[in-house]
Amino acid sequence: MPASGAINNWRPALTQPEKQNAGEQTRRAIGLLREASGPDLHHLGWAVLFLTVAAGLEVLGPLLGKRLIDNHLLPKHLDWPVMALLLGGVLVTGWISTWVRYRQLVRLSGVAMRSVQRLRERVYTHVLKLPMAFFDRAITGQLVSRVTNDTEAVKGLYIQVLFVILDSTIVLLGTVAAMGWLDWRLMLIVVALLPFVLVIVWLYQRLSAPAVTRARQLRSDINAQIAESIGGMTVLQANNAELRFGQRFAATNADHYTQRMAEIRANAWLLRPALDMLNILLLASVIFVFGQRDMSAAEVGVLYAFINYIARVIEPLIQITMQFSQLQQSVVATARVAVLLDEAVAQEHNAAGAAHVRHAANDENAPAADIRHLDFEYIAGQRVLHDLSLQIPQGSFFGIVGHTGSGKSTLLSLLLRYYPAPHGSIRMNGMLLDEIDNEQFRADVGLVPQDPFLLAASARENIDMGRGLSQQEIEAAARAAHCHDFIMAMEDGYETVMGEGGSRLSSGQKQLIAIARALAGKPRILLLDEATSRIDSHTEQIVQVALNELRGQVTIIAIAHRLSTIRAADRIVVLNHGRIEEQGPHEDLMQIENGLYQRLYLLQQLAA
Ligand SMILES: Nc1ncnc2c1ncn2[C@@H]1O[C@H](COP(=O)(O)OP(=O)(O)OP(=O)(O)O)[C@@H](O)[C@H]1O
Repeated sequence: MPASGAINNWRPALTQPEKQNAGEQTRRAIGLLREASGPDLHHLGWAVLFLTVAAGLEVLGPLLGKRLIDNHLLPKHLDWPVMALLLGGVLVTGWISTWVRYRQLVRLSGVAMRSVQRLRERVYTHVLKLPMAFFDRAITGQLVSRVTNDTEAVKGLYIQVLFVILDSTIVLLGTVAAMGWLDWRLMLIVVALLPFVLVIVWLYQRLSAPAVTRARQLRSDINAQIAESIGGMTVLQANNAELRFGQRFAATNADHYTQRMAEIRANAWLLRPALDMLNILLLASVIFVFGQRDMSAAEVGVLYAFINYIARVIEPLIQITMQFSQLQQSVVATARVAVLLDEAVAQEHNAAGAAHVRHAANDENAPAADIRHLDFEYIAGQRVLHDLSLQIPQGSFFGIVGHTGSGKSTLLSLLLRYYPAPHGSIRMNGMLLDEIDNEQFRADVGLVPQDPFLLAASARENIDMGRGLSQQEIEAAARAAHCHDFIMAMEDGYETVMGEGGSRLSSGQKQLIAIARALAGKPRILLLDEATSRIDSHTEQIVQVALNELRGQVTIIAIAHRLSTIRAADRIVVLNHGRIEEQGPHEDLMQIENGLYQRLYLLQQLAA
């Protein structure tokens, strides 16, 4: 366990995939590709088979052409039916070869799309399970980029690697074999020049790889900046920051352009011209060798076939090499997806020894929450909670107050298991937090966050949250949260759509829906995280009434800036720099002369 439960060494690997070396990236990308294409692997076998057939047909064309020249055209042996057959053969083999190849492209595209679909689902489900600590540092736009763009890059890997490279390799091998069969000496000359392609590719890779990696990183940054700006548009405009954000965006965009151009330049200045030169060199060599020979009529057909084959050797090589830039991008992107998938999910709390768990969790006599000697730090050496001990009896109402940064939300996060178990212990209903299985924990603990997150769905769906609750259960929760009446007053009652982020509702109404949502799960412990900080006094009173009505039935732990919300609590815990400074009912705390609570309370009274 890390010292004091610190998560200091933790950094989201999300930001680090470029630190992997190319070999590691390729290995991870291929592994992921294999996993994602699992159920479709048999298609690959068929694709290889059909591509081989297509390559065979393609190689056959020049052989038929050679026969036409050697046996009929040069000796002027004009046997029209046979000549028509040979000529037709040249055309038909070319046509069938293209058609078979196209069918394989469609087949592999299907495999690619299904793999992207599977992978995207997997990545999204994985992200949903990541621990809160991950989201402290993750950048939303980057994360969205992983789930959308980077998974899409897997498609590139299929189309580039499995189609173009596979297809081109098969054609290349078939062509070399056909050349060898026609004239093995000439074939050796051609093959001897081919390693130059590898040198050219190697040089190209060296030149373009940094630009490829950087361009992808920058594209992700562009997404992140856009997502951040849209998310924080009100703040951005209120602070007149449009110009600065615009400039920052323009700089990233320009950097992206520069990197992309560097990549394209390497392509334009090195790759393509060098390969074209090689093509010319090969043709010249073959023609030169023929020039040295005593050309018999039979040699003309071979020359025809060789000129045809050279194009077929060079073109697949060009194709293979031209795909490298896309391939590099796809490998980097897929490796980034793999890195995200490697990110450890939040600890699964399964019902190991379920009977024991349920027994203990039903221990009515145990405190609802029993916190002992709790220390916590997010960053090593910067302790946020110090030796905190607190017992919260079943059915009680506890308020937690303290100045900004005193550790209230941190305590709540630990009660919610957002961070790994720190030093000290937290028990809920008699069970150590880690020992409570997920289902039990979610059923036992309800949360009303400070900023209620509402779906762009109906009021009913927002309360239900996919739990499949009955209308009666939903209405009961809404009545307990005092939001039934205003929901019924809307045009479609519980079916009224709330708009994105609950845009149709006031802050107070959103908060009441959030309370109804938490209550609908019939929790034993209800956690409220500054649930009244953004609502008016009237709605606050409604919340107070709702909390009062829940007294005794549910244990309430409420963090509140507004002390009026928790004034009636059985006990108020006052935090100061991560330590419990005072605790007791409101009246007792008000008796402590110059006490922290008294000062906070009087200050608020004054402000009011
Ligand atoms: N995710 C985090 N990573 C690092 N430090 C954090 C993180 N969250 C909070 N802190 C630090 O922990 C301390 C306690 O923060 P916390 O949010 O618990 O305070 P709080 O009492 O809830 O404050 P507020 O009333 O403003 O919400 C602060 O110093 C804060 O800077």
